[in-house]
Parts: sequence; C-alpha cells; structure tokens
Amino acid sequence: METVILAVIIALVAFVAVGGGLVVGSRRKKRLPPAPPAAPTVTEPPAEPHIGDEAEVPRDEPRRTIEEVELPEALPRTPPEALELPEAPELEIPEPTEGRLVRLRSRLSRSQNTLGKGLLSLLSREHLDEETWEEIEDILLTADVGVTPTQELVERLRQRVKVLGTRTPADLRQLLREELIALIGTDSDRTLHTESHEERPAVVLVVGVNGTGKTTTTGKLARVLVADGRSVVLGAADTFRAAAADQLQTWGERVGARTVRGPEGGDPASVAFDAVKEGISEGADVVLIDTAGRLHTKTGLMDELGKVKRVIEKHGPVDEVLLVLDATTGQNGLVQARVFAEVVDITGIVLTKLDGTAKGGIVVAVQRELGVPVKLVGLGEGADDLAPFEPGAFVDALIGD
Ligand SMILES: Nc1nc2c(ncn2[C@@H]2O[C@H](COP(=O)(O)OP(=O)(O)OP(=O)(O)O)[C@@H](O)[C@H]2O)c(=O)[nH]1
Repeated sequence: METVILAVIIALVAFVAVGGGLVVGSRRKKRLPPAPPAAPTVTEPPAEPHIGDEAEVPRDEPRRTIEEVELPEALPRTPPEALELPEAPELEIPEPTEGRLVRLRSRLSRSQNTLGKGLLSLLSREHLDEETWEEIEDILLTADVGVTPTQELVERLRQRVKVLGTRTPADLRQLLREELIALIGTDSDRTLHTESHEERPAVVLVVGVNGTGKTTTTGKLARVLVADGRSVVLGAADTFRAAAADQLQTWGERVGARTVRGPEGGDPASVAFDAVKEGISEGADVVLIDTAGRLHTKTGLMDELGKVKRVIEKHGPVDEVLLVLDATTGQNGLVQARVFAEVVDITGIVLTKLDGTAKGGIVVAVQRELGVPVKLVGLGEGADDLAPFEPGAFVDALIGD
C-alpha cells in the first residue's frame, strides 16, 4: 500500500512538473520577437517603458538596440570652380595720370608740324625781314592763337631776337619755348578741385555743347580720378539723350563707379541732386555730373543748366564747373564758351580733340576769352587719352626736341 501511495505521489509530481513547463513554454513563445526582415537588417526593437516602470530600467538595457540602416551614399561634391556664378565685370586699371601729356605728345603732331616747327624754321632764317615776321604772325593766327596774343608774342620775339644777336638753333628753340610758355601762362591754378569735404564729396559739373565730347570726357575723368585713388559716383543728368546715360554707365562700370540716372526726358536737376545725395551716402570722394549737350541758342535749356547748378548747391557749393570745348571748332568754340560763362561760373576748360587739329593755339585763345585755365586736354578716343594740361610739356610737344 505504501508503495502504491509513493507511486501516486511521484506520478503527481511528474505531472505537475510537465504541465508547468508547458505553461512557461507557452508564455515564452508569446514573447518571441518577430522574425527579422531580410533587409535592411533591423535588430530587436527597444523595450518600451510602461507607465509605472522605473525610469532608469529600460534605458540602457542590452536589448535596447539601434537600427542598422545603410546611409545613402554622399553626393559627389561639385568643385567650387565648376559652379556657375554670374560673371562680375572685370574692373580696368586706368593708366596713371602723371606724365600723360608727355606720353601722348605724338598726338599733337599736327600742331607740331605747322605751329611749332613752322615758327622755328622761320625764326632760323638768316634775314628776319618784315615779310618773315608777317609769316610768323600768319602761322599763329592760323593756329587759332587769337589776334591780341599773336601781336603780343610777335612783339616779344622781335625784341628778344634783336638782343640775342647770333641765333643758334638751340638759342631760338629755348627763346620760343620760354615765350610760348609765358603766353599760355604758368601762374594759373590748373589743379582739379576734387578734394572731398568733411561730410560730402567734391562735385564736378561738366557742361558744353553736344558732340564736343562731354560724356566721353566725364567717363575719362572718372578714370583719371580712379587712377589717382579716388572713389567716384557719376550723375547722368543728360536726360535728353538716353544713350548718353548708357554711355556714361558703361564708362563707370569699367572702373567700378556707380551711375545715378533718371528717366529719359526727366528733370536733369533732380538726377544731379540724387547723384550728389548718393555720393554723400556712399562716402564717395567725387561726384561727376554730365549734363545735356545743349545749343546755346536755346535759352530755356541754358536756364535749365543754371537750375541744375542751383539745385546741386542745396548740398553745398559745386567745386568745379568744367566747360568742354572741341578744339577743332575754332572761333565757334569761343562763342560757345562766352555763352556758357554767362550762365554758370566756369572754373576750368577741357579742350578735346586736340589730336585732330593743327590749331593747338586755341589753348591760348580760350583762356584769354574766359580768363579761366585749360585744365585737361583730350588727345584721342582711347579711354586714357585725357591728360592734365601742363604748359611746359605742351610747348615741348609743339616745338619738338
Ligand atoms: N579724336 C578725339 N575724339 C574725341 C575726343 N573726345 C571725345 N571724342 C569723340 O567725340 C565724339 C562725341 O563725344 P561725346 O562724349 O558723345 O559727346 P557729347 O558732348 O557728350 O555729346 P552729347 O551726348 O550729344 O551731348 C565721340 O565719338 C568721342 O569718341 C578726343 O579728345 N579726341
């Protein structure tokens, strides 16, 4: 009986053991992770914390895993030089202004051949009779020196030649050089007043009749100033002709100068005013204002020029008013000069196209007419063919070495 009871107990224990294992086994089965997908390889998801769990418990459990995913391949980098950027306009470096007249002296060859060399050969004649002096006078008049200056020069030469006695070519050259320089004048102030003021830039107004080379001169002058290390703003107050503003803007862009312009046919005084305003806010050194080329017979337009000047002067006085004259127009140029001088106070003359004329004597005549010095001369169409005027270098170019 005892054996039977023992056997029953053993059987019971064995049954309980097997049954519990099944329960545990079935529970474990329920907890098995889902079958991992083929790709990408994903390891077991992290155990989610449940409400009431200790905060730190699941955080760094070994079961907490990361997904191993392949990162997309890095895109090939475009080298910076291959990137297409809008092209910045290449700035030009203007030629230095010093010695420009000497460099460009060959451009005065037409005046040299008639005026300079002509005078020297006549003065070298063995007998300086009345006829020769008349020929000398004719040469000076033809070269547009003007009547009074011609008479003065001939008188001076007569006296000095008499005193000289023997006349070597070197003596004559020296004598003529001195007298021509004296006639042109060395005591006038030929500097361009382009020094900026404490709170505003210097302002230069460029005036003159159409076609004399005003816009070209304004552009070339910007280069002269940039070459001398100044910053420039351009004012396209020639609203009469749209192409003039484009032309000026192109000149400016070449040397990095901003151009202020207005609508075609707009008020030139307002463009000029805005240009100076822009110059002040940019802290520029100089503002150059190109005005419309207007015929002096059009009284209204001339009045307008006076208005441009008055309006600019609301910002402060204008430092330079440059009158551009075409050297090839001779006496006509002098008439223009007179009319412009009545409207605005001209402070300097720019004689353009001296390369295309034998009438270099106009330098003397125009200064006499206005009582204002020639400050710049145009010696060609090239961008750097505008030179500060120096009497000595000019006369040397006229009479040759
Ligand atoms: N040979 C020569 N040509 C020049 C010189 N200065 C200007 N020119 C030329 O003269 C022509 C007229 O020049 P512009 O600057 O357009 O004249 P502008 O006075 O502004 O004329 P508008 O705009 O009509 O008022 C252009 O073909 C210039 O290249 C110079 O010193 N020598």
